Amino acid sequence: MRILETKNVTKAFGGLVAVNDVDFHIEEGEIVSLIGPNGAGKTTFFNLITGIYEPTKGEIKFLDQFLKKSKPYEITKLGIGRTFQNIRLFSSMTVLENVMAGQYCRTKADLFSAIFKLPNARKEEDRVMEKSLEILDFLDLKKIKDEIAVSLPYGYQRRVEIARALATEPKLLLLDEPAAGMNTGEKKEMQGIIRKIRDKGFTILVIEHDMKLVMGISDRIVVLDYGNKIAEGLPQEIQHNERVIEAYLGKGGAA
Ligand SMILES: Nc1ncnc2c1ncn2[C@@H]1O[C@H](COP(=O)(O)OP(=O)(O)OP(=O)(O)O)[C@@H](O)[C@H]1O
Repeated sequence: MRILETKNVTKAFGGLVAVNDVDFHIEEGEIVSLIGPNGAGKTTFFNLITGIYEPTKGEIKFLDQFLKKSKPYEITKLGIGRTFQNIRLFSSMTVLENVMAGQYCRTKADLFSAIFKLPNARKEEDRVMEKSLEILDFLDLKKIKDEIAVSLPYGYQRRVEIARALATEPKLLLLDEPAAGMNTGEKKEMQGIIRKIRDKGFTILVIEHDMKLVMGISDRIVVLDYGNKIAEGLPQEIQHNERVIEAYLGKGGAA
């Protein structure tokens, strides 16, 4: 089943076209990586999918719904969860509270019931806690559930952010540079985590610069350069694609 599809999606910032006429799709259960040199338009593409930006042109279809003028919180509720390139955890909250915050978009109790802790709200609070603990256990974070999230080492913070995104119960999970700033061992661990999440039935779109990680996890790779989609294919096809190699080498990077 096709989870997400974009047609001719374009985003211009004044005269700069950050994303240009991009056709893209992801099927249920896939891990797709979105790669490209710095400034290629990858994060802008995520921001279009998650309603942070509205496309200048083109359309985005999530399941059977066109995302037109949808707000980020509405898109989270529809089933797209994400992490950010620069980690954005709630600074005064524990690991558990951060993850519980992700679950609240799935709760039904009204503010009155929540404030006065009426039985329906209390029941829901218990359910939120239980579900959050389950996610922490799944990502091996339960033992640090009471730590203040932002005081943790970087690798753990990234994992907590993923846990919070999973708590929104996404049908599509977007990970923006999940291994940025990590050492080789942590990157390997992250590779295992991403695979484990997919094996649980999630569909994942990843932006990542680390080619070893990209090659190790992706079913398919889509490449952007100056906002244009320049290639799409299996990891081994992309690795040998001349346009891709040129895009990276031309900018001093390495494919
Ligand atoms: N809000 C904005 N206003 C103006 N220009 C922007 C804005 N956001 C992004 N851009 C520009 O759009 C282009 C694409 O940026 P984007 O951050 O999407 O690239 P990227 O592929 O994610 O890069 P990186 O790998 O370095 O994170 C860049 O030239 C960037 O400077």
